[in-house]
Amino acid sequence: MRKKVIAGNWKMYKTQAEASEFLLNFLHTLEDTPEDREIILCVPFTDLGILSKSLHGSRVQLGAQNVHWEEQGAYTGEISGPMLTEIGVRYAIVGHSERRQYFNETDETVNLRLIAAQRYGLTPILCVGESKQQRDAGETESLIISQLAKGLEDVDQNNVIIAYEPIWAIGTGDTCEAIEANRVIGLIRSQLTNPDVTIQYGGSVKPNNIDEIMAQPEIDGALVGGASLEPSSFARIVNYK
Ligand SMILES: O=C[C@H](O)COP(=O)(O)O
Repeated sequence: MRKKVIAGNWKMYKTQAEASEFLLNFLHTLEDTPEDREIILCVPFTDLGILSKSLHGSRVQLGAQNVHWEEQGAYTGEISGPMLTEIGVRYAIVGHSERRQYFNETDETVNLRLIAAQRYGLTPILCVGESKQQRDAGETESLIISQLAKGLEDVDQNNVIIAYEPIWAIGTGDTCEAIEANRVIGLIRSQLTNPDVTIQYGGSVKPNNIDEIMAQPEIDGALVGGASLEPSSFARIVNYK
């Protein structure tokens, strides 16, 4: 059975004080959350230490927003797998469109990061998705197939999550129709050797659309940006019906 996974991606938001305040208002909302779902918070590097302590014993797992492919070295601004696992991090987002767009991340570096994440005991969350221009040009399917083929080369599909994030839906309020997200995620699944990989949808997921998204048969979870920053909205998403 495929795991349901709701992950918050805080991007470059929240100081340690703000992160602690979030938890104060969030953790108690999980008392009645069904056991069938996993909850992850992918937070800025500076928040990982304090959250690792505060989340100990809770059902929320910790994720980073990137991971380098080397164990250590002269890579200013990067972080390695062992540095993350040492403090209790279990997941790492890899290949988010903001990394691809602003930091020159390519399918090749994404692939290296995925392999390294697994090597050092992390479960990577691989992000794929098309821009508006690519969608309008009818390139959605070919782009995603190519991102998957290159990104997943030599990657163990028993330890990976995939997030379909159409770039035009990220942070815009312009959610991809649930039925269309389901279709693309079905296409993603058809490209995998392991049909049980958890595949999330991401892009303007909000309290008012999460139920419809999670009702789709191919969609196993959500990668949530803006709506994960506020305890009550993230709680509503995690407690989807
Ligand atoms: O990683 C999360 C996605 O980029 C979605 O962000 P958003 O929910 O703010 O649209």
